Amino acid sequence: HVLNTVFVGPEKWAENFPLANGPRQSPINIVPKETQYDPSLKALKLKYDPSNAKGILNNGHSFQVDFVDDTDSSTLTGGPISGTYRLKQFHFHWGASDNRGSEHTVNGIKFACELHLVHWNTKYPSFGEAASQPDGLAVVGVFLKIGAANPRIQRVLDAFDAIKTKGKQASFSNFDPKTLLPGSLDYWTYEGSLTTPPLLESVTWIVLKEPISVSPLLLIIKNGLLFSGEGEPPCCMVDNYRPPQQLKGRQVFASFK
Ligand SMILES: C[C@]12CCc3c(ccc4cc(OS(N)(=O)=O)ccc34)[C@H]1CC[C@@H]2OS(N)(=O)=O
Ligand SMILES: [Zn+2]
Repeated sequence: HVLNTVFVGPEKWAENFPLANGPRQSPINIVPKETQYDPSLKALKLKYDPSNAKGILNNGHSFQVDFVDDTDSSTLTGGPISGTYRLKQFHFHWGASDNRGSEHTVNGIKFACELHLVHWNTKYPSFGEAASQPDGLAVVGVFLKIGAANPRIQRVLDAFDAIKTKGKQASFSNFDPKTLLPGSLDYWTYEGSLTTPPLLESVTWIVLKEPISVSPLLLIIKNGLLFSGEGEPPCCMVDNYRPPQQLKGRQVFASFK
């Protein structure tokens, strides 16, 4: 039920998910001039093992690439977090046209797409358990702007026709998400939440300042995915982003001057 009601409209989520109006909701609009440079923030350390990639799934509100997470072979350490967080999955959010699609915005600017790499804190026994703890998850957000083609993303896009409808999954192996990262790992960080139901307030957000590029081809391909299930009236999977939420007094920190 949760996933079916997900993109009926973010404004309606509060009816079923009271957290929607909570004190640390995501995404937010990032105003660089109002962020605070924190010299104590460490560099991000992302260590991924491509052999941990196991499958790609249309979950009805996006597509996600899932990773084997039973060892510390694909981890996030350093940055604003302490301890070791394991990569569980990555997914994207996008619009119906190039001028929208990202969840976080910078000075009110929307990017065409936003990649989320979801990690969970290994001080908890499992992903699901971590997801209900205030320091349970760390999501690295990467903006995508329309520009040169990105051959590394092509592999992900090529898998789309096998997962056109909600619930469909396909095997997806030997993929290194590090190839999707920009040259600079400068980031903004703040305490937030999942951006889809159940909107749990358990995410340390780490949003990279530098976007990566993706070709307009994504526009055509991504319109190939459907929110709807097989045999249902086809509904194009686009605009699967939540708009920015109120800061409610939170401070956004910058790892760079
Ligand atoms: C799978 C779960 C429900 C949905 C969910 C989860 C974790 C991270 C998520 C990231 C999302 O995207 S975003 N943009 O990064 O916030 C969207 C949904 C997420 C867990 C939380 C409880 C369920 O876990 S469970 N079944 O109990 O093991
Ligand atoms: Zn996301």
